[in-house]
Amino acid sequence: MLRVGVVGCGAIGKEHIKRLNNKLQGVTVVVVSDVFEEGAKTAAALCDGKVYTDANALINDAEVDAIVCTSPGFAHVETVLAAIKAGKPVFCEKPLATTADDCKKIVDAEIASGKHLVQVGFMRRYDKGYIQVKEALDSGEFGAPLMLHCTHRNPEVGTDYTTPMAVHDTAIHEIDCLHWLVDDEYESAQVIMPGSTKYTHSELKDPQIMLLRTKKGICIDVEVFVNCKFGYDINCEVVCEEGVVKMPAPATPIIRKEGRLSTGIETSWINRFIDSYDVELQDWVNSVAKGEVNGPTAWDGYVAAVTADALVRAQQSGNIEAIVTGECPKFYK
Ligand SMILES: NC(=O)c1ccc[n+]([C@@H]2O[C@H](COP(=O)([O-])OP(=O)(O)OC[C@H]3O[C@@H](n4cnc5c(N)ncnc54)[C@H](O)[C@@H]3O)[C@@H](O)[C@H]2O)c1
Ligand SMILES: O[C@H]1[C@H](O)[C@@H](O)[C@H](O)[C@@H](O)[C@H]1O
Repeated sequence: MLRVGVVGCGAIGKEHIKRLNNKLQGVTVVVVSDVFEEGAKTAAALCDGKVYTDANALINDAEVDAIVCTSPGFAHVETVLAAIKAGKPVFCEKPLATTADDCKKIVDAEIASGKHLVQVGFMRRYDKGYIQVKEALDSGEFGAPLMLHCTHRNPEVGTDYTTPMAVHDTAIHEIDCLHWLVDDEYESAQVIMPGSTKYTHSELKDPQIMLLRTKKGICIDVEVFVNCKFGYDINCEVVCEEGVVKMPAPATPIIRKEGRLSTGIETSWINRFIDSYDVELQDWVNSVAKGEVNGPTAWDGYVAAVTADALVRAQQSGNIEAIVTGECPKFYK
């Protein structure tokens, strides 16, 4: 039985504690920590776990075999580096860190440790819809992918959410999964800002159109609209030489009522990707037992952060910005 300590007991921390303890096999949460003690206590009640306010105490607790890091992005680097230092596997929610420099520190520390310890929570690689699109593209039946049209819409975000967060908190999911989907690397980034919705504030331009070009010349557009009001709406359509492959949305009943034909749209990430989180974390638990990392690595987290940095520069400059990640180290191949 893998004994896990969870650092950060907010929205997704509590969701992961419940799935690790009640749904998944071969794992139990024994300790939780949060800088906010009351939050940690509430989460501990979900798993009958021990409580810390100091993440380092949790990481170095002899009863903890592995760590799940679900604190805010800015706090990830410290926890992940401490877990590597303790020689313990760590599943870190996205983003791995909020800057490429911090991600590089993690990559360097993991390589120096000689052990594969870090997995990043890019759960879309485990999503049934994205996997179906990938299988279709990999079959070769549709020819080469030429363009991707994507949307990432949230119903609303908090008032502390700012323009760069549209990249490193939200579009980071597309940044990771789209180049994986088409098996290519990014070359450049650009951001176009339409007029903003009345539902935003002075520190957040919303919506934004993010453009990515890959080394093979595939052009990707991602509409990020985090106060769209109507739902949690994730779409991805790949235009190929010989057809178009569109990701299916999870099915909901089709209703005929009062002269209207309608179907539901998810309103929260919790439900939209609920199965992906289950599959992702079960795969992590299984691979940790074998001393492996099966899912997205620290290098994937670093590549995403370099791309995110280029998009943030593009938000500010209005120009096309280069994306340069360098060669993937042998350790991750
Ligand atoms: N994969 C996904 O779809 C997905 C969905 C939601 C959130 N996330 C990611 O999960 C992380 C947490 O997001 P959330 O929505 O649960 O945030 P949240 O604000 O609800 O929770 C964060 C918690 O961490 C605590 N905290 C802050 N600093 C800490 C520190 N240094 N050590 C320990 N705890 C600390 C806060 O008190 C809070 O309880 C973020 O990185 C976010 O991007 C991923
Ligand atoms: O924009 C949100 C994304 O749609 C979710 O999937 C989470 O990653 C959340 O943290 C982001 O704020």
